[in-house]
Amino acid sequence: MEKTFVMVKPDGVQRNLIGEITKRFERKGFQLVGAKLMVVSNELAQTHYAEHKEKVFFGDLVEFITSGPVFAMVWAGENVVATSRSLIGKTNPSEASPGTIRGDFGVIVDKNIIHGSDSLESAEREINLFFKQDEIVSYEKQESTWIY
Ligand SMILES: Nc1ncnc2c1ncn2[C@@H]1O[C@H](COP(=O)(O)OP(=O)(O)OP(=O)(O)O)[C@@H](O)[C@H]1O
Repeated sequence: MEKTFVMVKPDGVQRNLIGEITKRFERKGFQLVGAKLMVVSNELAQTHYAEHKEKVFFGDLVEFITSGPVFAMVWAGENVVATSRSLIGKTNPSEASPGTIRGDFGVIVDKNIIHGSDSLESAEREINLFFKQDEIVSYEKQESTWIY
């Protein structure tokens, strides 16, 4: 089953949005297979955001993501990578549609509440960066009995 990495950023945790966000993914029909509250180290932040190393906002981005606890999750389901990005909405909350997480709860781009992997390759890379293999559960034996 396809998996993706989703993270409630420090602003989302501080604003008590963990329940609201997990509810939206559950209601959609995706399965939570890994989750933890954690503080991102400077090293992990630099690795996670390596593609933005040359950007002017890189320093602020690393400082922000390490500034407080994040809620890291792995969600599983059909087409979960692309559909999660739809649930999350555009990067800049001012452009994100109402009904999306960023559209409903965000205002500015540097505090946009949540991260979701943007491709299958990023999802695999990010899951492995944030989670050990034994922190992800498998529901494979039960899958045939699931109701969608
Ligand atoms: N112009 C900007 N100024 C400040 N921060 C920015 C800017 N553009 C992007 N960011 C921050 O960098 C993050 C990564 O940017 P990216 O273009 O990868 O967007 P994204 O894939 O939608 O976001 P994320 O990777 O957090 O899910 C954004 O979520 C945002 O927090």
